[in-house]
Amino acid sequence: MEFLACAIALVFFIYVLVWGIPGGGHRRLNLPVSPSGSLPLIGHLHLFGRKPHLSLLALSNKYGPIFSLRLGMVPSVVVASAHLAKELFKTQDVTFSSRPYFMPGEYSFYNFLDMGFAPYGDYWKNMRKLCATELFTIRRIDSFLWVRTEELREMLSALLDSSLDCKPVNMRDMVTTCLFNVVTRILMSKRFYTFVGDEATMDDDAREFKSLLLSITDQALDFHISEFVPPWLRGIDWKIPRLKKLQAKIDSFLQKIVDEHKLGVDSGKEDFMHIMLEYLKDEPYCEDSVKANSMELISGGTDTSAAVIEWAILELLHHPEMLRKAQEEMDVVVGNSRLVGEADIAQLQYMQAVIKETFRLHPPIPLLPRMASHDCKLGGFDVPKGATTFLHVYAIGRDPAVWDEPLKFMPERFLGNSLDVKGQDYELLPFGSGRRGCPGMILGLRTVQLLVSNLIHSFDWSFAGERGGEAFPLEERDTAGTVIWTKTPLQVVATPRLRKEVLLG
Ligand code: HEM
Repeated sequence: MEFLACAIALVFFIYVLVWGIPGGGHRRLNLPVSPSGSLPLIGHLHLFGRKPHLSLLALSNKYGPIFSLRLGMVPSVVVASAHLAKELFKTQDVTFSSRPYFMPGEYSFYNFLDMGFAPYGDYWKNMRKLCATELFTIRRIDSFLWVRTEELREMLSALLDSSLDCKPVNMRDMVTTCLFNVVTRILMSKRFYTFVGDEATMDDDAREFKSLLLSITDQALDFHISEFVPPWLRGIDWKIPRLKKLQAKIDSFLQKIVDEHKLGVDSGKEDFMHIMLEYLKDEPYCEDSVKANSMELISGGTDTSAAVIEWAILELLHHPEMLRKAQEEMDVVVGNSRLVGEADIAQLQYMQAVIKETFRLHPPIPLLPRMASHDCKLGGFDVPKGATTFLHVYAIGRDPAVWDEPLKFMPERFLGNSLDVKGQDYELLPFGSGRRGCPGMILGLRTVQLLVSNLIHSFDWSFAGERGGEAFPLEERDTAGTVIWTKTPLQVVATPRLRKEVLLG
């Protein structure tokens, strides 16, 4: 505590010495309006609360679609309109193609070798080329259809087991297990979870890996003072040693898997790790890059998809007439003698509308952080070099100027028009857009569509517990600005709609 007080006092002293009195900078710039209440040293950080996207939504309702904040010592701009999103991601895409400093990027992700927080430059461009030409091509994604189908069947079989004695199922655990297996099999030909009956189990090695990944995520979500001070002051962050220790543990785990791949264990399997090792083999950063991006692909490919699937099922349970409509569509298009396949999705217009509507109201990542690489203008205002820009995807999805009855779950709004989530329609950006948009979008979307449609085609659902729907309100869990989960994991009871032989294949 004493150390913390000294550190803060020291930072403040240096800040005043170098930057002058807080709030006194950038006087000549035409910055967007700034909310009152900026405090010395921490600026507007205290306004963030436990759900930063909601605090910033409230501020944008008050101050308009663009406003500036000071986060610690970092100037920041929040953008919350489709019109400005287009300017940010299309007209000025290159200017805003870097990310703000993210401390775990330095200490957990091999000094910014992960794609997500790598600065815009040659390294990042090389990695995105690898994604576009090797990892996320349609051919490659198609080639892993068998993995998605196998894992789907495993999950449906576990759900069938639970349904036999009406046992409640934790939907979040079930879906996360399935997605984790899909991603780790595609990435490194490893299957960490096995279902025994309706329970997911894992061996000790797998348990250690999962708990290390969770610790990394927890650390990433934590507050890091180094993200709110000038670069030369970052060393004061007292969390650095803890992150370094954690990183050493996860490194030895990942290195083992990399070594196995290099020795040709599992050879013949064209998983992402093999492809990355081959593509980067002449680069000095090859193995570190493979390890950093493996961690990122696992977390990027699991939680985002799991969160949106859970929200979709929760919304449908709150709107049973919509659940029935989606099931009827599947009965007509697919029938009841087989599962829904990826090839059916194009014909399932209502189901697609349900998923788009879920992405609109519950985008898994509500705030997209970018950084201005030079002084520029946005919406006619000045944005200084180095300023963090947050695109408020969540606020845009609920903007009454764009959407009729924005808070109502209405999949019908997507029927009969071409509005989509793929980054071309700036009012709906769950995957971001532009150079820095999500490279895993097609894989993520296909997996979400496959899982949601099969969950509702294969089973009828009801809330577990005597209080029915009351027990699971449409509320969000506290978040540090990353993935938005439902407040409590959804507990449901499944009743099969399809015959056992169809579900088990
Ligand atoms: C429903 C599923 C998913 C959602 C909603 C989602 C959403 C996003 C968003 C919003 C971004 C930031 C985009 C921006 O700044 O414009 C992003 C970046 C990223 N996503 Fe996804 N994602 C999903 C699935 C996946 C999957 C399956 C993978 C890979 C296995 C993946 C890998 C990544 C990576 C590596 C980045 C960083 C890209 C960069 O900064 O260059 N995502 N994702």
